[in-house]
Amino acid sequence: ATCSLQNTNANLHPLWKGQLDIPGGTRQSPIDIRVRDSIFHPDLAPVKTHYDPNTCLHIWNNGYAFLVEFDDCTDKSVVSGGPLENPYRLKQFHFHWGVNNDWGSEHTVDSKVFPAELHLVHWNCTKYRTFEEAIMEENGLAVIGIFLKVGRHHEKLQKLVDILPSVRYKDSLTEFNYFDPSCLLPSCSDYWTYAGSLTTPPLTESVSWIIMKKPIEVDHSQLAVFRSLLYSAVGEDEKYMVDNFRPLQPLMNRTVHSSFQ
Ligand SMILES: COc1ccc(/C(C)=C/C(=O)O)cc1
Ligand SMILES: [Zn+2]
Repeated sequence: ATCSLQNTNANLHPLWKGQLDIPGGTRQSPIDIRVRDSIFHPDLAPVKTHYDPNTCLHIWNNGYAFLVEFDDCTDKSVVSGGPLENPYRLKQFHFHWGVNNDWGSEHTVDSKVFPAELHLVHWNCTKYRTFEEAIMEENGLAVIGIFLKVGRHHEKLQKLVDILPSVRYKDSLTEFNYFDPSCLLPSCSDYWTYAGSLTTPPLTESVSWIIMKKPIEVDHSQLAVFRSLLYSAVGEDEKYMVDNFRPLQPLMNRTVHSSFQ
């Protein structure tokens, strides 16, 4: 019952109107991170990313967000360390954002919401053969979440912002290469980590979440370009791609661990 109470957000994106509660879901995402309830784990190693900019393939609008996808046939772009028992390959990254700067992130920190959130999605290439298989399995995915706040212009993000008009419509795709997403990581390595799920269907409980404590800064005009994208395809009634975040889910029987005191 609490789960459905959490989801009475009338203007939910139709994508998951039907699948708000996963029957028996016990580790759903996103959550509110209550800092004082998180437990410091001194043996949590730093998260190590190694991304090869040549693995960047293209960017496309899947009708929910824009995805920057990577060649995941080798271990050239991986995340390891932190809570992860082995390396996970980078598959794609995407963002969630609001219609204005007052909201947009999926996770919150002591109920503080950010204007946007970046997700770097990786899959466990040691245990599973493909990304599609991994998303259905426990420990299948590792997603690094990074909060965005409005501030200084983000130089490196601009290359991505400049290409967004070419993926304005659902199902549009454009080549996008030589991009290293480590330029989107905050300089501080502190993070929280917890066991959760995808935040869009199939909402499977396969994600080791790594949420960076510090946000990165982007400027207002860069976020405004995100909001110029459309959920709709060419020829359909234009619906602006905004508020593409899932409502908060109950923590239930979970603990959030922190890499810092
Ligand atoms: C193959 O279908 C997929 C559906 C969703 C996703 C992700 C990565 C969802 C999310 O970011 O919450 C991946 C594959
Ligand atoms: Zn996401």
